[in-house]
Amino acid sequence: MSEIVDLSILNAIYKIIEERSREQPEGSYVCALLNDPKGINKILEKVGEETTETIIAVKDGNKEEIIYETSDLLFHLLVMLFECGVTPDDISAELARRFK
Ligand SMILES: N=c1c2ncn([C@@H]3O[C@H](COP(=O)(O)OP(=O)(O)OP(=O)(O)O)[C@@H](O)[C@H]3O)c2ncn1[C@@H]1O[C@H](COP(=O)(O)O)[C@@H](O)[C@H]1O
Repeated sequence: MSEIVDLSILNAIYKIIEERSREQPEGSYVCALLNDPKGINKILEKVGEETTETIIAVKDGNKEEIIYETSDLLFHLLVMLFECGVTPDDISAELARRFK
């Protein structure tokens, strides 16, 4: 089933998120999110913002904007999942379980 649900780029970004969390390099946007004093609420705010921006792009019928905003949303969802200890493989397994 893994050849059908290809999440390889999401896995690669998730691994970078893990690495940033471990190594804490200066200027990292991921670290800025993970270290924000608002904690998980900062990440959830971003997920909410990017969801809204994606919805607006879809309502506007702008394909380029849909791709751009959905990418922002998926990235912030990955940071959220990392904070929750959920991996892309967990999501992949659930999607594969539902696959008919
Ligand atoms: N895929 C992404 C990615 N997508 C979007 N973004 C950032 O997400 C933010 C989008 O939010 P906004 O448009 O609201 O921009 P903003 O005003 O800067 O954000 P706020 O100040 O409001 O929080 C921008 O700063 C983008 O740069 C990303 N930042 C990082 N990545 C990946 O994460 C990796 C690690 O990034 P660093 O931690 O920065 O090294 C990178 O190599 C990329 O692969």
